Amino acid sequence: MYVGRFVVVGPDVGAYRVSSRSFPNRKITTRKDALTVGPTDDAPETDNPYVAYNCLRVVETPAGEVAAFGNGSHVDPIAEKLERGYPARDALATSLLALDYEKDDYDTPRIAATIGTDGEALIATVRKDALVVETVEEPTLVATYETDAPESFEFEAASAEEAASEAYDLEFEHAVCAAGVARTDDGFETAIENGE
Ligand SMILES: NC(=O)c1ncn([C@@H]2O[C@H](COP(=O)(O)O)[C@@H](O)[C@H]2O)c1NC=O
Repeated sequence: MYVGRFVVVGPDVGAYRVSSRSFPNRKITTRKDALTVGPTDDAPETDNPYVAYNCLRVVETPAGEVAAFGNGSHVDPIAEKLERGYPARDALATSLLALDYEKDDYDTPRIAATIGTDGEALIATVRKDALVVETVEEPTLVATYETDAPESFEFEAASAEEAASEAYDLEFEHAVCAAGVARTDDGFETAIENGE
């Protein structure tokens, strides 16, 4: 099954995977305080505005560190609002509503998740027909296609590295790359899986 991009979160570990039929020549790199999805050296040029972006940021907020991740440019305003003290629910809802679903051929939804130092985790999506922001108590997945509402999902990873590789290895078609994040006693750790 092809579900496109997806996030899994809950509640101490999370992952974001890029699956792509149209733009497979991409990888995740670490840039400053963010993990960034971008083209590989051999990728054809594109003017599609939705295929290169910061997919994961860990930010310092008045309530401690929070990790925010998702499938597009909304990750930046979510992170910036968290830094300024917005509750995660409000940072997700306002950023997703402001940018809305992607104006491409598929009306691709924007998806995102946050993990807080206090153990609070949220998952969110904005589609053409809905804005959904939920707190999660167990691993939960939302994808751009097919599973486009948050669903409980079996996800065993206990570290960032395990989360990136488990997400990358899931059976959903056209895996390209994945990022993992986990809350530890020393703050958040992140990991990248770019495949072969
Ligand atoms: N975030 C991404 O990595 C990403 N990759 C592709 N898209 C959008 O989704 C459309 C479909 O892509 P695909 O056929 O690879 O699933 C693309 O034309 C593009 O507008 C993306 N936008 C949202 O998921």
